[in-house]
Amino acid sequence: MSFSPLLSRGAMDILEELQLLTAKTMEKIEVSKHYEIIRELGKGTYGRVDLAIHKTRGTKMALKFLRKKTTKQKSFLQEYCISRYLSSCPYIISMYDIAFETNEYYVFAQEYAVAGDLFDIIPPQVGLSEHTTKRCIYQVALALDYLHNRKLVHRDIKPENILIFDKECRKIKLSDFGMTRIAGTTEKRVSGTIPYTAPELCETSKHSGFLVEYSIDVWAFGVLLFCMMTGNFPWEKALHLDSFYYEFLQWQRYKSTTIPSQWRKFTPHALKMFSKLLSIEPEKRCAIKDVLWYFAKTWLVNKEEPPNADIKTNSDIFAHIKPQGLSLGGGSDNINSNKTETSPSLSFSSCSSYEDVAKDTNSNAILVSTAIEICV
Ligand SMILES: Nc1ncnc2c1ncn2[C@@H]1O[C@H](COP(=O)(O)OP(=O)(O)OP(=O)(O)O)[C@@H](O)[C@H]1O
Repeated sequence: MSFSPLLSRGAMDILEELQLLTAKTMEKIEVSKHYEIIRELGKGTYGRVDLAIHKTRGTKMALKFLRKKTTKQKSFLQEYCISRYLSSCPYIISMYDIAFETNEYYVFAQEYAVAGDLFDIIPPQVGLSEHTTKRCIYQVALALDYLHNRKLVHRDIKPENILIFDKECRKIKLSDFGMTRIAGTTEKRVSGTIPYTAPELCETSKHSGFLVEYSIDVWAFGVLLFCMMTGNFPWEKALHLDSFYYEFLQWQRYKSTTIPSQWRKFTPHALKMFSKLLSIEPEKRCAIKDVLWYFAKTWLVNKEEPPNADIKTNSDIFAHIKPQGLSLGGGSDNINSNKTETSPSLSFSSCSSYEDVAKDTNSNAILVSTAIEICV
């Protein structure tokens, strides 16, 4: 199990040591003897996450179960150890020193995010207010900068992997380091294409190799920002055959002077920021920390925000439409016919400034989620 020399020697040693130690000390246990399972928190491609209470300590925690049938022990150890290595960052999910196996699963324990994930609170086709978006995305930027400074690339930035502790996003944490790899290494492309996938990866055929670069996260961060502020994906896939992407491409390459309709709600400052994050050429994309400069600027042309009462808060209404992978709400056939010129704007009225995110770490917010369907 060796890490690339690109990772600093100290960090490499820590990660290798952690993996070896975990592999040696990992016990086989019966979950029901030690934990009371309260409910399922979420499902992913390779397993599920449950809310559990440790029977003797009484601690509430999120247990991530990875199916042995589809997850190699090496991958499990890598995800667990990278998560632990990063978890001292306040914007990254904290970890318990707990990893074990059952007959069917590899399991590790992490801090429980009481309000779920970001996907559930983005109102579909509306988006979050500029204030809430800034407060949230600021913390995501700091988490990614922390990762990138340690020569790691997350590779799976999307709202489902941003865990929230209150619906106003005063406290959020980045999670799911299952795809995280060291910058500069070569990986085989195995995952499918989702709206957050950078164009250079969309063009890479499955199972062929590609270089793991920070610019992959920067692109996904730009798409995430668009989704948060509009409640829509900018495109289904960053490929020429996708008309929304093609329109964006023509505009960015100065072949068309018309701003595509879904980008018209943004100010020139915000558009400048987007063109740096979503630069078609990966080498021209900015570093994550470069977006911090734009936080003092206004991002939305029309900042008028209707009252809180308009927000749908009954997660049951839309709970069934949350995608497991990621797909567009209307299905790919009618994407192009569903183009909206303008979207109504909703926001939370009680948001404080994003600058005070770090102060508010003790939120006991009640879980009220607004499940959404993001579609173009
Ligand atoms: N610590 C946590 N607290 C609360 N909810 C969580 C926690 N961890 C995960 N979840 C929920 O479970 C979902 C799936 O978790 P996670 O992304 O870690 O699984 P995954 O198998 O890696 O998913 P994917 O295949 O999409 O990458 C999350 O989107 C979130 O809704």
